[in-house]
Amino acid sequence: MTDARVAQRGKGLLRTFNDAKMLSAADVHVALRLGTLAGEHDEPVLLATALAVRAVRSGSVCLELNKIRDFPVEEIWTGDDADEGAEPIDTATLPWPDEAAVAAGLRASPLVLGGPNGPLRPLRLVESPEGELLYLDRYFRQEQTVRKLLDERAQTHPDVDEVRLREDLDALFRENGAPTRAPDRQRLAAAVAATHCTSVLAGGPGTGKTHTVARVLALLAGQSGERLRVGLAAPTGKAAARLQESVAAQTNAIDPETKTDLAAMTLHRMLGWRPGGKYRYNAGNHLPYDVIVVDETSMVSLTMMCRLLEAVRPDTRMVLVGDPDQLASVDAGAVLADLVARPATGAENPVLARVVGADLAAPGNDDEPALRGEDRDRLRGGVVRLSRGRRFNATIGRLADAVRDGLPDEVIAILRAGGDAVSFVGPDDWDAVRGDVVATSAAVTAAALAGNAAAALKQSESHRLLCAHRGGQYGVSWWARRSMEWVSEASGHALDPSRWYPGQPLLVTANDHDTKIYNGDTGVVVRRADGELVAAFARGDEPFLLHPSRLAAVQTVYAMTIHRSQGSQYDTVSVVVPGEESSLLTRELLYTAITRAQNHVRIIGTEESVRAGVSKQVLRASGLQLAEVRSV
Ligand SMILES: Nc1ncnc2c1ncn2[C@@H]1O[C@H](COP(=O)(O)OP(=O)(O)OP(=O)(O)O)[C@@H](O)[C@H]1O
Repeated sequence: MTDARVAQRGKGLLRTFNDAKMLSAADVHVALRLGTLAGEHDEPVLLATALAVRAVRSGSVCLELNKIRDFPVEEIWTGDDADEGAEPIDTATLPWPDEAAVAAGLRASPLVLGGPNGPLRPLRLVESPEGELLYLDRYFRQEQTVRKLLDERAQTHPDVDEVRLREDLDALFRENGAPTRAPDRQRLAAAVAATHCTSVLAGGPGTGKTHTVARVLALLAGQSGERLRVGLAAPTGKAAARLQESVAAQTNAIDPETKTDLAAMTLHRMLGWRPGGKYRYNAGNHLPYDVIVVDETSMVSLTMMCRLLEAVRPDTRMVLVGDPDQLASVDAGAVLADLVARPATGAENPVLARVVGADLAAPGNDDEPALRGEDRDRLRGGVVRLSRGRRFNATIGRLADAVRDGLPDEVIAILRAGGDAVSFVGPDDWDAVRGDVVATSAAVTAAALAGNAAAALKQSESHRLLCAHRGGQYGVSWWARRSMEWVSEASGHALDPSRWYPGQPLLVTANDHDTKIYNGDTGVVVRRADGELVAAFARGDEPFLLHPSRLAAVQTVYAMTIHRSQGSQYDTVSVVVPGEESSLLTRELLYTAITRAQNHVRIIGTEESVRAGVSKQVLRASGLQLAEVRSV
């Protein structure tokens, strides 16, 4: 039988890279088709074209020609990735062409320059201080649009009533009956959001981003005098539902009279997605909001950010919220990380010195360090990074910081020191994780049998087993099976996930806007007093209950991928660290996994793997973080 993933027409280099699964059949077909249309037959150029297509699939916006061999790829396996015997493929052994020859070929190629066969010019070769970048034309144009619109929005600052702003900041940021001690980065962030058309509120989990957003809305409502139309959006339905709940609760707590209309939805919904990929709101028909807050912006792709910026009125405030150190969007782009890394070009808004001068100048204290030069630089670009963790344990915070900053020795020292918040066990040392899996399942099941949905949901958040991979021996499938065996052995009942049972942990895998249950939502099957089984999901104060058969796409979840866990936190988290050869094992992956834990994080793996992960950063190529790029 023909393997559908092998390109039948490819020869030479393209075929070799396709056989090694570095390129998919689709990557090869696109490159060959473009080559035929443009009259380009040079193998290294066609390989670079296919790799540029592949780069987008792997999350990069472009291909960095001087790093063509260190191409960041997602997992590629020797077999089906669900096979336990599958191994990641080593791409270093492939016959990579000389980088200079590729660049020279591209500079003369009709694919880049346009050719006699018509106006087709599908590739852009771009010069940057970091070397040459190869773009698919569409992504180059999107990146240029994002850059242009952000720069235009940064040209002017909105008018503000400074006296009112100062008073409101004093009233909203208080501790023990007085304004909080400077420096308070939350106050600073709120002031930046109130005084800039676009602002970025960056910070890890529990650093008070939502707390600050609610206060930003109160400040803007105070400035406006009229009822404020606020659009709350997130890339996923789950994140949007959570944002609405937490912002509404916080806004209400600050001032139930605050004049704001809150509407939370996915970005797709906000933009009015229509079948066929058209959007109701666009450059010619702007969104009606006075303020737009985007949460979990780290998961927003370049394409979506481009659509959003085109659809936003120039005078609408935009507050982009998220954690730039987490795993980025599945689609191409890492816009939030780029905006935080990007050198600011404008001048600091002088209003800031007048309203939050104390925060800018104050020396550091035990809770918050003083502002450094790089913080001041970011301020000029409307970016504030919150650093004071309010939710999780300080040791977990130190561990996450050491991972984020790429300090393997410090990470290992914290892990080896152990303590209440951190444990580090070998890949075959399963006693502790088994204990947590069994205890969590027993507690969830007891609450589910008693019909207590709220308790069952709370218990289900007491421990979560996270893996990098879906397949292979470090993957979700393997650990889920093992967990079910442990639970069955401990309870004396064989679990049968093909039927609903009380205490069954659920993971929703598709959005359902009618029931308001979204992809990534987790729930539990609970037995009601009348004996009927219902699926329970956490929604505000009261769990949301529905018959499990109404769930269109759902799985039993005893282990989940780290990607899936984004946006959620658990009391204890066990992280299965894959072998050091895994291409998924990166700093961002470990940081995301560790920051899911509030009280205890257990790392299951070897020292070599942890060191390898901390040392490897996801390099998503993009020109947005650079001050300037120039098309050849
Ligand atoms: N300045 C503050 N004073 C007192 N409590 C605070 C302050 N800032 C945040 N908190 C509390 O800390 C917790 C975490 O805050 P918040 O939910 O705003 O963080 P977050 O950064 O939005 O987290 P996540 O990324 O997980 O959504 C909340 O219980 C919040 O009420």
